[in-house]
This record gives sequence, C-alpha cells and structure tokens, in this order.
Amino acid sequence: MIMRTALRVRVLKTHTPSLFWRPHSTSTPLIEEGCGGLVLKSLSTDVYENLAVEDWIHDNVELQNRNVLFIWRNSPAVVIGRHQNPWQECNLRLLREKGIGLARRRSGGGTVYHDLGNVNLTFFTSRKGYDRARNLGIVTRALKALRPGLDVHATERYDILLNGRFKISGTAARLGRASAYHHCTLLCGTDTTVLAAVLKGACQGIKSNATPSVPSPVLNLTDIDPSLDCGAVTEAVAAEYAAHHGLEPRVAPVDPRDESSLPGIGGLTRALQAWEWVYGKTPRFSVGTSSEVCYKKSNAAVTLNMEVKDGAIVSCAIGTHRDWVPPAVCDQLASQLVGSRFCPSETAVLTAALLRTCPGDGELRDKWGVLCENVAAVM
Ligand SMILES: Nc1ncnc2c1ncn2[C@@H]1O[C@H](COP(=O)(O)OC(=O)CCCC[C@@H]2CCSS2)[C@@H](O)[C@H]1O
Repeated sequence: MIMRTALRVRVLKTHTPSLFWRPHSTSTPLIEEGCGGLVLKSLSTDVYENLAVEDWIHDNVELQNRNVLFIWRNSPAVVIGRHQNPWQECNLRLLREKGIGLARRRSGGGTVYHDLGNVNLTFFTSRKGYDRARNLGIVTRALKALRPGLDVHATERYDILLNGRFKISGTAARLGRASAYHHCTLLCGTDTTVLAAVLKGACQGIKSNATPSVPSPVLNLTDIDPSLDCGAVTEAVAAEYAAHHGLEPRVAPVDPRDESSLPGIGGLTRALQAWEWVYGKTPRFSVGTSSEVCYKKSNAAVTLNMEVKDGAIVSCAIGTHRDWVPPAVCDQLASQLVGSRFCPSETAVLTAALLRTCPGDGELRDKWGVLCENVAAVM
C-alpha cells in the first residue's frame, strides 16, 4: 500500500516549454512526459495572468486523454463569477482604496477573495472526465494525509467545510464542448478581515437577475494547525493528485508571460483585464437610491434612478427639491450621463466638464458639484 504522506513532489526548476500539444502546430505532438496528465504551478501571482493560463489550457491543450492540475495563487483580488454584478457583490470603493484587483472569471458561481494565503486548484479534464466530487476527494485526502483526523468534508454544493461549519473551499466550473475544468479555492492563511470587508456590497438599491453569492462563515486551515500553510498544502495536493492519476510526482512551473510556450496568452490576459469584460459583462440592472445631500446649512433629498446595460447608463433620472437645484439642472446632468460608463472616474470627468460650462452663481455651481459627487458615490 502506498503511504500517501511519504509521497513527495519534485518541483522542476526550469520552465518546460514542450508540455503541450498544440492543435495548430506543424510539429508532432510534443509531450511524452505529460501523457496521461501533469501538475503545473504558476510562477505568477497576477489574477488576470493566472485566469489567462486557465483559458489557454482550456483552448489549446488536448484533454481527451490527459488530466491537468494547475496550481496558482494571487496577490489580493476579488474574483466574481461570470454572471455576477460587481457593484452588488463587493465594495468597489474599498477595492480602489486598497489597490485590490477585481477580476471576472469565465466560470459561473459566486464571489471570492484571494490573497497569497489562498491556493487555487484548477482540474482540467475531458468533458466526460469532469468530476468535482473526485477532485474534492483528492483535496480532502491530501489534507488528512498532512493532519490525520482533520475534520474536512465536501458538501452537496461542492464547498469544503472544516469542523462541519466553516468554509475553506468554494467551487466553480466551466464546461466546454469537449473539455472542462473545475476550479476551487483553499483558504490556508488568508486575511479574513479584508475578505469580510471587501465582500460587502456597498451599492444599495440594485435590482438585477445576476447570480447572487452565497455567503458562509470561513476559516483558514492555519487557524487549526499552523503547519497547514500554502506550501505544505500545495505539495500534498500535488502528490495526492499524481498518486490518484498514476503520474510522476512532479510539478512543472508555468510562466504566464511566456508567449513562446503559450502563444496568444498576452491577448487572453488583456481580454480579462478589459473594463468591457470585468464590468461590461454585468447583466442588465437598475439602481434606485434616495439620499440626503447637504450644502452649507441647506439639506435636500435626492433620488436617483438608472438603468445600466453592458456597464453603460442607458437611462437616468435625478430628482431633488426645486428650491435646492432647479429641475432643468438635474435633467441636464441626467441626460449627460446617459451613454457613459457606470463608473466614478468617467462620471467625474464628465461632471467636471459640465461644471465648467455651468452658468449661474457660485451657490448653484457648488450644489451641482455636491449632486455630482452624490451620483458618483453610488458607483
Ligand atoms: N477564497 C475563498 N475560499 C472559500 N470561501 C470563500 C473565499 N472567499 C470568500 N469565501 C466565502 O464564500 C462565499 C461565496 O460563496 P459562493 O458559493 O457564492 O461562491 C464560491 O464559493 C465561488 C468559488 C469560486 C472558486 C474559483 C476558483 C478559482 S478562481 S475563483 C463568500 O461570500 C465568502 O463567504
């Protein structure tokens, strides 16, 4: 019987450019060593670059007779599901303040937070070989190999729970015509204070059909046992995966910036970074807010109603008391916003230009400025 704990993975020191079979290549299929399967680990901690590797493998690697595990970690980032609304799911203002990235992945499901204390595992298979329960079995066995008796189990919705209650892993998947992948997170030592703060949607009054996340109490593996850090967990999962699939226990590094090994990867990365993908793919939604604005000692209620499609404002109505700002001024601002992105920087540029052309006295201009800030704050 194989002693799983004794299994060690060997991390190859050099990049292995000949790992993949390229459908359009004139050369013969390249991998001998990758036949049957392989374990890859990213050299990058950039969320867009790593998601691009997923796309690249999905699009370019022959997966009919091969299983691939891709292991990756990211610098702080929030990752939303394909059909989600970032304004609903996270505190975008806090992300901007903290310089935390926002990425939209190609798989469905909810929103998660990543940092270097979180390990991501992507299991590539043929469409037929797609099996989330088997993959999560590999993960839970690897964890138990490191710490026998650890109370971890996969749930019906393919989360992994620690001590029956705390989520340590969330799952999502992308099913293609012939190939598929299932990816999951694993919380080893993530900053859960930041996680909780950034995953609190700050934009009130949104109505949409976007997929909502399912919040759960979370815990890190290192909270239970400090030795269960990302390094130990990664090694154990790679070893268990190799043993399960009868592969050589070694891990090949992947450099997502290496165009010669991954032709076209740069374009895939740029597509994932584009505003049109991250925000523009948000399902159509409406926002209705009502708030109080204040200028010197004069207060007024402001209502804002917008429709947003493909991330752009398609209709807008702003209302406030006619003595505070005349309706015509509100209407002018609202009509200028139509057609622009639902985004504070674009709104700021637009309203600054409008303010420069605003006739009238200083007080009206100032109030108009307050109104513009109020509108941008919703985004
Ligand atoms: N990193 C991480 N791991 C586990 N659970 C998390 C994490 N971040 C947040 N959460 C908790 O899960 C819910 C959302 O759960 P929900 O079930 O809605 O969504 C998911 O689990 C999606 C998992 C996606 C996995 C991909 C793998 C590679 S790229 S991202 C959130 O509100 C938090 O309570």
